[in-house]
Amino acid sequence: MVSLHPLLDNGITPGSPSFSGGTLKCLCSSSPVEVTLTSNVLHNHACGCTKCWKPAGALFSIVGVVPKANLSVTANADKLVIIDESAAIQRYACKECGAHLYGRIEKEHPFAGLDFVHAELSEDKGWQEPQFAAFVSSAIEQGFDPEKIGEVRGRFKELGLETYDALSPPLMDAIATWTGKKNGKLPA
Ligand SMILES: N[C@@H](CCC(=O)N[C@@H](CS)C(=O)NCC(=O)O)C(=O)O
Ligand SMILES: [Zn+2]
Ligand SMILES: [Zn+2]
Repeated sequence: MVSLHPLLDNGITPGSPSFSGGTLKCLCSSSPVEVTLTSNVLHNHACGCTKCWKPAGALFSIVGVVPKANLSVTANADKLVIIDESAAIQRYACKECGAHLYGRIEKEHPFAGLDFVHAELSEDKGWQEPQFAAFVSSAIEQGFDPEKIGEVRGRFKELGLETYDALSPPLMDAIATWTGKKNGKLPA
């Protein structure tokens, strides 16, 4: 069976609707970078793109968002570096272990104001479970055999997750609505 991510491979554990945040830590055994979130993640999903952080051996990232006001770096911020200044999402990674602690959008963008985080970096329990799989075809760009991408889609279906090659339709609709308003085609 094709392996996607440790949080998916053995079945998905549902999150808790009353969960209200926790602490993320990078993988360093000493002086880990720590990020504190004061809310649960939203739109948590699997992402197959080449840019999102994945644990060793995983084909997909698990990534969700929180309003940026709900995120603060609470320890060892000096270890964080932006991995690609030219990307829309500025991903802050630990320069020692490579884990991405959060991604922030500084430019004008439909998702500006939301930070991208990997709840698996937390030992706390209750984080929203993954809701869908995004950028599935992009796994091929990472080197995954294109002949076997059907198995990946099938495995997500088995787990109850829809697969898309961009974001989910509601998120794509939100992006298009933002763009339509910006270009004057929709009422502001
Ligand atoms: N096929 C590309 C897709 C990259 C992509 O568009 N990723 C999405 C999902 S994370 C995105 O919104 N990226 C914005 C960014 O990385 O700044 C890849 O795999 O690198
Ligand atoms: Zn680290
Ligand atoms: Zn991604």
